[in-house]
Amino acid sequence: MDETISPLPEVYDYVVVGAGSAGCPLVARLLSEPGVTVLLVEAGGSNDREDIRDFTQSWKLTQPDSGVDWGYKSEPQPELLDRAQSYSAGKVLGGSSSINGMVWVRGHKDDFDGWAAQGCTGWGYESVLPSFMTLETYLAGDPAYHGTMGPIVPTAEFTSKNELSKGVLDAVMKLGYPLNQDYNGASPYGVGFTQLNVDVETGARQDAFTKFVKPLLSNLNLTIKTLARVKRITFDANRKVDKVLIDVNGAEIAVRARREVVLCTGTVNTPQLLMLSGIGSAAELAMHGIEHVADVPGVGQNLQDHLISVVVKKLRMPNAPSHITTMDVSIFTNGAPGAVNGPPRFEVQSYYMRYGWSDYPSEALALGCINLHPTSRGQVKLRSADPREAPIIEPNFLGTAEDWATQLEGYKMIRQIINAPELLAWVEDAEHTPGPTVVTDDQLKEALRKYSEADFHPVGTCKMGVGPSAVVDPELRVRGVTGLRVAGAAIMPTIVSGNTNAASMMIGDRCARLMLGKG
Ligand SMILES: Cc1cc2nc3c(=O)[nH]c(=O)nc-3n(C[C@H](O)[C@H](O)[C@H](O)COP(=O)(O)OP(=O)(O)OC[C@H]3O[C@@H](n4cnc5c(N)ncnc54)[C@H](O)[C@@H]3O)c2cc1C
Repeated sequence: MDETISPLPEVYDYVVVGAGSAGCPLVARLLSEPGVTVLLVEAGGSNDREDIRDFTQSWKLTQPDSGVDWGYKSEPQPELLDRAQSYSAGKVLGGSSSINGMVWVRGHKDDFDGWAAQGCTGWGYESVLPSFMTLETYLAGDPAYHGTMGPIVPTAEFTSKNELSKGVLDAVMKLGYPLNQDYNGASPYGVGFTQLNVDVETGARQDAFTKFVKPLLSNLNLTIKTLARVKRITFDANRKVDKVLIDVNGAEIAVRARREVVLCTGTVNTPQLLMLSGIGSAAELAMHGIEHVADVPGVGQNLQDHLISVVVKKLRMPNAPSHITTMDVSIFTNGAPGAVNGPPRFEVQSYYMRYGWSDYPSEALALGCINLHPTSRGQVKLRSADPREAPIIEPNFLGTAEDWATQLEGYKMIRQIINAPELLAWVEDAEHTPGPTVVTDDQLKEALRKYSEADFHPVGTCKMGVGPSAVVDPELRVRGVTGLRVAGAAIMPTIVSGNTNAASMMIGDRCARLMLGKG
């Protein structure tokens, strides 16, 4: 891997920008084609660090001085007491998969069928399932849904082995939620131990770089350039990609792709890079003095994200030191335990909190509820034409009455669960957060404003589709230009029913299949 400013060969078959969740499986599949040359460009550096490998240290990686996080903040959120939200994203080989919580969730079949119904032909569940299956090896599940040869080997081994998580699971089942031993199988509904993409033998994180690209480092057709930030793509008179301009320590390097360039640069950076390259709303680009190459007004629009709201109770006694996970138990539900129509509306995660943070106590149990399908839409806009300046991030959390109602419904549901007599062997009688004096809907809404946070699942700013608001077509080609595609969370037209890493990896794999004509 080249971390210097030594000259690079100028031309490759493919230039892939961003070595994250989507970029890495994409590169691995492109290289399976004999003779194909690939340059992978990454703004961050090596992910060979103890705090990245050891999954119990993942909380450190989003700290301001971690050196592996873009460290973005949203604009103050009016519905959340003007609190700006952390918009962490990995700036390191492996991208956000190197700093994330490693919860392995695909989503619901209907999420993808919904994409297809919106005109994204080739993205229904039947079409994306082969990519999900190639990503992973999961022998404990139904082979109709799981692969047996893929590099990601998810496991519930760590989450199922401690008394607290077993206690929470039992209590939730007694409340009527059915046991689901594999929420990534036929249906996500019910309660189960959380699957983590963590190596069962070593406890090592299974990030996208380590699992998909590292095994290919001896392949002479692969060149990796780290600590190299793409600042702009240029186009020729026919609006075909010409050069990829890369900033390496202040020096500019230009490279070219004989075939295509793919941006796998995440939900915040991809629209920024497109706009800096002249692709976006012509009016917005003009405001920043950027000449437009293609007027694609959808760039940066359609931002969707999950908001998580927590309730907390102190544990009756300190928990066993052997308890090393936080996100132990996951519930996918429509609210009522038995209702299982369509994609689930809520995901509930249980957290064991050994140490307190913010206003929360140590040795506590927290339940967090996510409205899986928010209707609010936000945006990412340019702050300036300087690539080094962070873009403006406006998630617009709780921007619709419907989202308020759903978040409130979910909050009441997790409050019922944490206060259920079935859990009283584990937790104290009195609720810590939001607390027993919070009773009315108005009080609960105040608590939601205070105790809700962005859950690091931004998607949708380079929406795939067929209408005028789409940024890429169903083959992930950027509208209005040729030779350029986008892959990753940014292309999701609507957010999936779960955490977004597995679906981002699937998009990377599927993009490469489409590029190679093997879709
Ligand atoms: C703190 C945190 C916790 C999370 N927890 C979970 C979880 O437990 N489970 C889950 O499923 N999902 C989780 N997610 C979400 C999930 O990790 C992301 O949705 C997913 O990784 C997005 O993949 P991506 O390929 O779109 O982008 P990324 O993986 O972020 O990759 C983008 C890459 O592009 C690089 N890049 C950006 N701009 C440039 C440029 N101009 N030039 C060169 N390189 C560039 C970045 O440095 C990065 O490496 C979490 C995310 C975060 C941040």
